[in-house]
Amino acid sequence: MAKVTILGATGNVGIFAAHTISEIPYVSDMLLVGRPGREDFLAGCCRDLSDSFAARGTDIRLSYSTSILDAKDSDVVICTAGVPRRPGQDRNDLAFENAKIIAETAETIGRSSPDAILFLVTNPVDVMTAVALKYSEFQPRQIFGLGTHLDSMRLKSLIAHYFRVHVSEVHTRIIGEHGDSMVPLWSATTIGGIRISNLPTFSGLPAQEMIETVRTSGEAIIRDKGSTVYGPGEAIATLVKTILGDENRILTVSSYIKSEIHGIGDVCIGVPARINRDGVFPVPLSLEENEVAGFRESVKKIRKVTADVMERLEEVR
Ligand SMILES: NC(=O)C1=CN([C@@H]2O[C@H](COP(=O)(O)OP(=O)(O)OC[C@H]3O[C@@H](n4cnc5c(N)ncnc54)[C@H](O)[C@@H]3O)[C@@H](O)[C@H]2O)C=CC1
Ligand SMILES: O=C([O-])CC(=O)C(=O)O
Repeated sequence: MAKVTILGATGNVGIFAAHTISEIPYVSDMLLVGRPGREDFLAGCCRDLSDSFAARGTDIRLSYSTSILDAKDSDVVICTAGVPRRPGQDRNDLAFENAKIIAETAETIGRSSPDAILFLVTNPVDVMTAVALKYSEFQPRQIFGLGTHLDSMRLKSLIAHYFRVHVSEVHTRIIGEHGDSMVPLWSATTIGGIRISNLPTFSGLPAQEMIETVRTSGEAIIRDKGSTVYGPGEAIATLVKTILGDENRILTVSSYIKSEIHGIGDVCIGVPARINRDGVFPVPLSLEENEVAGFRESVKKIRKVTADVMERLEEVR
């Protein structure tokens, strides 16, 4: 059985993730961490969630704290702490402000919970994954970000709708930045196990339109309802279940790559990775030429934002 801690639990994504994670059978303890001053809100969240556990028949020890140190002995620590973007902002606009939060958080988790797996949700998530890796001093396998998993799910849903098939029949991946430079892997997209390009209807597929919809999905939801919650919350639970269940699923998350993809590496970015109780292991793979070119561009962009943020962090710390 496992202890899961959620940092930023008073936020929209954090508290919904608490609910989705509570459905995972391996979770025995859940800790909600918020900032000092938010004790009443956290206590209220615990009472409300406990009622939902009672109604569902879930048996989890639930507690809250305003100290990250209480995350000790966690198997998985999920970080949703940080500012979200407002309409009109790019995720990268949040980079420095959130990097300061993540650097401090990762340092504390690195010291107090050395065996945990640290799962970043805070945006820009690829950059935050790199910051967390540096400041926690964890091994790369212990750190990952939500990356392009949610983008891949968004594309999967659009493809299933287009071909009028059940969503479980579609396998697809988007790699690269969780942001504008994301790269769809049509070469790795199958429907019912058949490569999508081998289907006669493929030629009519509005591929560009679909990718544009995925690219702008977060922005559109934020414009309409203030924040994205249900997609990320469910995606977070899938990943936590994959770890705790030692499932060895291959999901597309932000992870440190050495040179696994066409020799490209030394960056944290969305790639397919095998995920189990020991952590996250990027899968070496070869791509089509246009996909490699897109991935290189995405890596270049993330490297630049990451380097700028790291430099600014050095100046203030
Ligand atoms: N990677 C992904 O696919 C997704 C990432 N996100 C990101 O997750 C983060 C949280 O989003 P929401 O829950 O919608 O935001 P929110 O504003 O509802 O919650 C933010 C949480 O962070 C905490 N926080 C803010 N500043 C802090 C600080 N200085 N120190 C410690 N904690 C602090 C708040 O107390 C709150 O608990 C954002 O960065 C957002 O962009 C959100 C959805 C999907
Ligand atoms: O768009 C945002 O800022 C939140 C997010 O990352 C997403 O839902 O993809």
